[in-house]
Amino acid sequence: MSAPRFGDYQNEIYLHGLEDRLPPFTTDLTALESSARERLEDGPFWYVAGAAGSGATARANREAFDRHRLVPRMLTGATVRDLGTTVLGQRLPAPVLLAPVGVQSIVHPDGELATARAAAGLGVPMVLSTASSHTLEEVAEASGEGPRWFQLYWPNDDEVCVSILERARAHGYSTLVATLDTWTLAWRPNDLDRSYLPFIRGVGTAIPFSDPAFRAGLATTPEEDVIAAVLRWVPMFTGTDKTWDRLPFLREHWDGPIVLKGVQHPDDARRAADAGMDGVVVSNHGGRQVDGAVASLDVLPAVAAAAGDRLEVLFDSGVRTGADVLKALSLGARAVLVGRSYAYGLAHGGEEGVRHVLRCLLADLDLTLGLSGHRSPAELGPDALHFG
Ligand SMILES: Cc1cc2nc3c(=O)[nH]c(=O)nc-3n(C[C@H](O)[C@H](O)[C@H](O)COP(=O)(O)O)c2cc1C
Ligand SMILES: O=C(O)C(=O)c1ccccc1
Repeated sequence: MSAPRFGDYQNEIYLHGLEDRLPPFTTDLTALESSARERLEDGPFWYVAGAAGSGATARANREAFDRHRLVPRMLTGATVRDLGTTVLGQRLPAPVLLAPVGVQSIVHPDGELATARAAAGLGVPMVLSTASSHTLEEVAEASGEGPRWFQLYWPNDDEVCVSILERARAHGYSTLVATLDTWTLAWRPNDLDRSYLPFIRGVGTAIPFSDPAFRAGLATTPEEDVIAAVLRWVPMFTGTDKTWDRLPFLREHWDGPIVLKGVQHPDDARRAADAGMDGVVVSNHGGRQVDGAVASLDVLPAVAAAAGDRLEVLFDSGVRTGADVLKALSLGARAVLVGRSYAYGLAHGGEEGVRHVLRCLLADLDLTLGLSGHRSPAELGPDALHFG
């Protein structure tokens, strides 16, 4: 088994102290948000940090993590660890992926290109959003040999949908993540109070605007008339009206694994399996869609039980620390996605900022896994947690 590679970031940081060097910004993964607050304008900050309605579900996501506690085991030989895992047949260096986060250029001009470079350098998969500020071809180039997945906001124009899927496959995106929970944006007071929606300003539209099938349906090019192009794209993307009987369409037009994101009910997991899907992301979109929805962590065990060995179960919403990753894995997730955390890293310092956040999270995960007495993610189960 390999050495605890990710945990070495701790030593690196301490050794920098000998040269009076400090980490680029905080290593406290729960303090990134307040630190980003000082760097971003109100609009972009609240767009990222904000949630639906009163924020009850965003808070519930965190409270659920706080309610669960690890029970460390001693003398297990966990000084040597391997965080590696297999997700949908792909070997990953750690059970962590970068969640799709749209319009990343609003927090840093390099946007998704910086994220792609940082992720690729660590071998961590990036899930590129349909609402990217850069084209999927540009992001593929920035990601190089790095693993990349593609998140679909399912356009209600089949030709545009197929064209985008074909481009993604042709550019090395291995896995499709179809997001089901955001067929329209929720009531988001943080954004409404500021009339702030980057999308309608023509940011986050690089993928449709560079798409031949989308452009063919426009009277003027997006370069000539950005408003007209946005007005065509927004209803196409927000007007999606899909039901379970449409899933064969995705299956037909994507020959890699397909994961449904936003599943919270065990019956929906069963339906996903029945429809021939390969996995689900248990997620409430970081509390950005249904305010009052149950914490994502609290539905994970039931969804994992319903999935059985028919579906790979991934998880997101509220993951901030290494311990959070351990808890989600112990409750049935194969891997987790992180959203806001790396977006704050991007806001702090582009590629270097994302790399710092990822290295902090992976080091924290590695150290907490070992100190809890486990050598690999595969060893985690309900036993690792305290109940009652
Ligand atoms: C600023 C922002 C933009 C997002 N954009 C997308 C998106 O384009 N597609 C998508 O499926 N999910 C999107 N999400 C949701 C994330 O993929 C993920 O579900 C969520 O951020 C996880 O919660 P966390 O932020 O607490 O880690 C977005 C989240 C944020 C914070
Ligand atoms: O803001 C979001 O949560 C989101 O998913 C999204 C939707 C449209 C464009 C960009 C991001």
